[in-house]
Amino acid sequence: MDLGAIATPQSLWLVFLLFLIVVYLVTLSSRADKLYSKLPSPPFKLPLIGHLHLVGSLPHVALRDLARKHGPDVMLIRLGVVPTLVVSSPRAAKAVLRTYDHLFASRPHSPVGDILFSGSTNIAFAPYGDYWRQLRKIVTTHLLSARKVRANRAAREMELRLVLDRVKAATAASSAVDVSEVFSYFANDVICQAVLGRLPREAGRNKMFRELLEINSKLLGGFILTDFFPSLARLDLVSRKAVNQKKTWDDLLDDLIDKHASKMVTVEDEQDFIDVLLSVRQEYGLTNHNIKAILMDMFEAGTDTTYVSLDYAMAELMRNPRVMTKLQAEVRSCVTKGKEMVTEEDLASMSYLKAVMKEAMRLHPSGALLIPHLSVAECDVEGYTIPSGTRLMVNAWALGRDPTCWENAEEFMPERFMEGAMDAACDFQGNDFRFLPFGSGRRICPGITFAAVTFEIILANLIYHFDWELPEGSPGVDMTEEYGIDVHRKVKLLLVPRVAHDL
Ligand code: HEM
Repeated sequence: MDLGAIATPQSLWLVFLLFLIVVYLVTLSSRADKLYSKLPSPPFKLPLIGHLHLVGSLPHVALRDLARKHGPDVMLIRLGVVPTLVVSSPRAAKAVLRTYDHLFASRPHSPVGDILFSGSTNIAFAPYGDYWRQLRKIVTTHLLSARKVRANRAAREMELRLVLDRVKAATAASSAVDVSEVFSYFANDVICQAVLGRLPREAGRNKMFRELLEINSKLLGGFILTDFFPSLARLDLVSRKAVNQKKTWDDLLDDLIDKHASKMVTVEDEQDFIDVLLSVRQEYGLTNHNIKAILMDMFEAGTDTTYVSLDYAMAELMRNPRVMTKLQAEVRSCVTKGKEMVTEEDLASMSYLKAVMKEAMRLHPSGALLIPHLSVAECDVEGYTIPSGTRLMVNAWALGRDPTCWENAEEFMPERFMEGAMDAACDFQGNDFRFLPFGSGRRICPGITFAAVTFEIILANLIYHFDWELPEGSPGVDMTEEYGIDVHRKVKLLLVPRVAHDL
């Protein structure tokens, strides 16, 4: 081969340019490493796995304990090859989610998320930028707006009647009800109604979505190895399972989109999410892949989070009979005697119910570490320079239980959120950095209104119609936690309902 022919001035320039890029990248990474080395960090970092071995089966608890010792505000841990900033104090949370929200609003790359959500084209995993902004706009203005949530009311009431019938049947037989399952099915069925309105139960779809979500949770839940060792993604069994799972989602959603497209509903308040997305697809330039990714997000982000919050609330009510009695008294006094069920108008006057919801989410935020964020530029947090490209975890669970921020932090005391109390002004909107069950800033959950009404309406009705007891011989409510796609109670909540007679 004639090398002289290859070594043209252009190719020499190209080699020189490549050399400069390599030098630039090496300098950049060594600068980042220098900055990381200045951050407080736990000892016992191992080659390759970093601090992964310290994270254990309940990462939110382990990270809180590590932070107390090694970095109460900010701490750097290495998860495999990924440097991760852990934020555990309200001040540091404010810095990353408000002061530098624009710099921390991206998401780290998730190989499994890429497969399931067509290259992370869903809202929750999309990197910060124009595409994500468009999706957020679609979701907040067309799918999850207060008006759209109100328009879904009849569907929620229909699902609620089915739940009440099921529980009433159990009272007749004096048998225990799996309340965890009741909440889980209700959360799923309410989303099904919102997404596919006129077709939810046809062909057992509710059940199919439930099963698909269960598999999704296994694929996306916990600390996923390929997130921390991206080079394993090609060899990884989970990724291969994700490919099959994606095909099942695609078949189901493609069929639903086709069915909707062949018979479009144009009356705004009657449109389900698929109708809405089809009606705005041209305006926003959405492909079928984009539509499917958004729909999957609604299921993924809206189902288990709601169910887990309800399950914890009911578990806490059973452990705290004083609170249960007080809540029951409020709910029963706000509803006209003899009414078939608590309706959404009744909820407005139930301030203790709202306080119970907040208190349940303070102690048990289902997204204990939020969804990981990613920084897109260098910035200073708590006196440390954080390099661009740093993964961020905010320990919302630790913030909610910080004894320096909350009176009797470990106690279930909804009164703290009632008018006149110290924390009465606390809301879900991410303005109080001790209390972030829905996150804060640009990436705050867009489903708060949807979640709150779903939570309140079923809890109010279950408390209104029934008195609840633990099954005979039960040792009490087991609060053992499990970490997955969210933090949930490990053991199903079995309770015996009795019809309340004084209504
Ligand atoms: C009690 C129920 C819920 C809780 C506790 C909850 C909590 C959260 C949290 C902690 C985040 C991440 C915030 C961050 O990254 O900083 C999030 C994001 C999100 N949630 Fe929720 N959520 C709930 C219900 C819902 C519902 C019902 C929907 C929709 C139907 C929904 C849709 C989303 C979406 C799309 C995102 C991603 C936002 C983005 O990345 O821009 N959530 N949620």
